[in-house]
Amino acid sequence: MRIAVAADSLDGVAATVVTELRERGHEVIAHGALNDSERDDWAWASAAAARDVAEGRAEQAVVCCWTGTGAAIAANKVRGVRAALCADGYTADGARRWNDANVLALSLRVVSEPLLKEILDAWFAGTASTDPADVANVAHLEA
Ligand SMILES: O=C(CO)[C@H](O)[C@H](O)COP(=O)(O)O
Repeated sequence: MRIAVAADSLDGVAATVVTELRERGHEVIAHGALNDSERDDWAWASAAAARDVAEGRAEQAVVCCWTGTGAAIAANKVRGVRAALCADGYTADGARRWNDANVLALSLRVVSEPLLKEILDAWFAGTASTDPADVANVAHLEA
């Protein structure tokens, strides 16, 4: 899968997210602090990754900032993006299963390497629900 990855710094697991995704066979499009030729503020970097998803250059994205909150908010400003801030595997599984989330937001402060692996395992194992109540999710709010 092609996955856009954004971070506003190289703190914590920022670089490990890229390594881990590549080791899992994904192609990474790097943004923000992970790309020397780009701005590294969280709103800009996260929105760039989210636009990759919305415009079809990537299937999913992982967006990171110190708390993960700003990255999630910025990504969710992009139409068609459903970004979920996940701090454990259970939340990541639910985000895919019940929310059909297409952007994973992470806190560089909270997420350790073992936790990152747990979150990614759950994120990629999770398939979106086919229950109509779940499928409808937030689409009607975008009108
Ligand atoms: O968590 C964040 C936003 O939600 C940022 O990473 C945090 O605010 C630091 O940003 P800056 O380096 O621009 O002050």
